[in-house]
Amino acid sequence: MSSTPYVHRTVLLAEAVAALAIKPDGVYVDCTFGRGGHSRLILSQLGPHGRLIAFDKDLEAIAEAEKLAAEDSRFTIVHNGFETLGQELARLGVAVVDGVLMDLGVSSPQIDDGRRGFSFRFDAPLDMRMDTTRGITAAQWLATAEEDEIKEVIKTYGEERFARKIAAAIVAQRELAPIQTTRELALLVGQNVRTREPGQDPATRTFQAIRIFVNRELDELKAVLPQAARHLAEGGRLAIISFHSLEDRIVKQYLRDASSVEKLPSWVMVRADDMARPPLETVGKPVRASEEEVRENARSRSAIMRIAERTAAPWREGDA
Ligand SMILES: C[S@@+](CC[C@H](N)C(=O)[O-])C[C@H]1O[C@@H](n2cnc3c(N)ncnc32)[C@H](O)[C@@H]1O
Repeated sequence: MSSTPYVHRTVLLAEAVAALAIKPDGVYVDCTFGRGGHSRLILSQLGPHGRLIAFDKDLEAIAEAEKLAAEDSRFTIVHNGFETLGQELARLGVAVVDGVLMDLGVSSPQIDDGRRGFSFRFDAPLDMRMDTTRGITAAQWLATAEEDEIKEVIKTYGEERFARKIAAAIVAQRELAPIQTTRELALLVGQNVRTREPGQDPATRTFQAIRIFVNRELDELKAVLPQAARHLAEGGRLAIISFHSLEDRIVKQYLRDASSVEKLPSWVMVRADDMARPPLETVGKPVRASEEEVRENARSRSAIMRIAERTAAPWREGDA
């Protein structure tokens, strides 16, 4: 049961937990608890001495997780951004873990609860923070940011062709009155996006961009990846589910860098064991949702999961 009426349908549930290759006595981290779909399946595969540590920034996710923690002593919830992974593991006295899962982005309850201000489908205060206890809201940012910064955010994180026009309209509008609601922003964007993509609201890209910016989603992803790799035990698994190309590009590039040997000019003769060994090895091909899952849960259509395993190479400062 959830603390709100909104439900999250877990994406790639069996696939992600299988990717972690759970050892009954292992220690695992779920960086994105949400409503606990992945966490519950991990706990069901752990024995009495296993342990699961989960993170979330969202107070409703935390309330749900606290109920689970009260019932199951193997489970610990941390109300913090996952970019604090290393620091939180140190606080909990955990040096190495056997697997780390990330199911990125927003949960369905965050989008479906109109009051959170994530969606142009509802009229609500323009908030968009996953963590409503800190940071600035989308409305506060739009009220003060330079036009150029607004344009860059919408262009980069929304891949929106009309970013310049939208940013200019936002700045012109706020001279008259601050933009305070999702509806006000959606209307303004709609008036400034000329070509419409079939089946997509003209505000989709701008809302995605502002959400990514307000929650520092890509910066936090870049910050957590090396911490996760560093804390994995030999043979430990990393499984990351992304929902858009900007996230997946960061994950793909990180895994490529962390799993390739140092490049030496081809004429240099070296013994294999002289070569610097990479800390990670990718496992299999990227995993996508089955047709059946996509039919039942449209959100899974864009999901892509990448998996990696920690090698026996000792972690060296400067490793990816
Ligand atoms: C897609 S949902 C996860 C759903 C979960 N796997 C489930 O099955 O219920 C993503 C969750 O991660 C949280 N989240 C996103 N970025 C985060 C970050 N940097 N640190 C902590 N939590 C984050 C969001 O608040 C949201 O609850």
